[in-house]
Amino acid sequence: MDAAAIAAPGGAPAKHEILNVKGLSAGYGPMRVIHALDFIVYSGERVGLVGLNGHGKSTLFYAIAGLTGWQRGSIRLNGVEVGRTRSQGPGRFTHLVVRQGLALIPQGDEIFHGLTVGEHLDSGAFTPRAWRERKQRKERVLAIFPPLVKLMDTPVGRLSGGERRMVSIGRGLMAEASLFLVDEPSLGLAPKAGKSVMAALMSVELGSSAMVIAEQNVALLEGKVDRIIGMHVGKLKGEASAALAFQTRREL
Ligand SMILES: Nc1ncnc2c1ncn2[C@@H]1O[C@H](COP(=O)(O)OP(=O)(O)OP(=O)(O)O)[C@@H](O)[C@H]1O
Repeated sequence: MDAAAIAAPGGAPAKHEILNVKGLSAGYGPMRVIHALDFIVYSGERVGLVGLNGHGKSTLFYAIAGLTGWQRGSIRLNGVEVGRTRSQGPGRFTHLVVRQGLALIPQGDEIFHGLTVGEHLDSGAFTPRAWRERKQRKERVLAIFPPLVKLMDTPVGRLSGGERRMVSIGRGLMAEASLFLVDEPSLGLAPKAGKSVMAALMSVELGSSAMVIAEQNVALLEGKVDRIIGMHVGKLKGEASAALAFQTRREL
């Protein structure tokens, strides 16, 4: 692995770049959504990505996963180039990005109503190693989402919205990944369920992996993640705060 490492003080393990995005532009058809964007995420970090509806948070995640209509610029995942210029083929290289360590937990709940909670979690352990370790991985997911313990044999169609969200996030966490991109985990949930899903994400032990959480509501992230980046009209605006969210609203 040739990912750049940063010496940590006091003998703590050095943190290294999990993701290094340089000059990334991406969009759909003639539309450019992401504009020459740079973004670095280090191992062990939980990063919040805030911005209003339609400013390109999901598109950034899709571009990293190779799922946008076109893209150009560099995306290095664990030191390996997974980006470059691509057009007319969303998804054609996504399996390579996933093999390199990406887990994308998309907006909404991509679930099959007839499958049980346990079957969904198993489906997230799709690499041979994750499959071998699926029992321990499931235990870790159930420690993060305890309400799922007694629902393992229940078809997800019978679950509440909050429980379904736990299943879709839990399935993503079953993957053998070093970068977890979580897109608006609280979207569509009642405030209490949204907060508890967010608290669960904060309790995930990242080890040397990293997590980026896209969210419209900066209050759900402030003081809980390692840093917050603002996204505005397809560009990142540096460290963000409630003040930035307010300013972004006024600019619209
Ligand atoms: N598959 C697509 N095809 C064409 N345009 C798209 C597609 N997905 C998103 N867009 C457009 O790209 C722009 C950015 O949308 P995106 O979903 O990335 O924003 P977001 O910040 O994640 O907001 P949201 O909360 O709605 O997900 C919007 O103008 C949107 O309409």
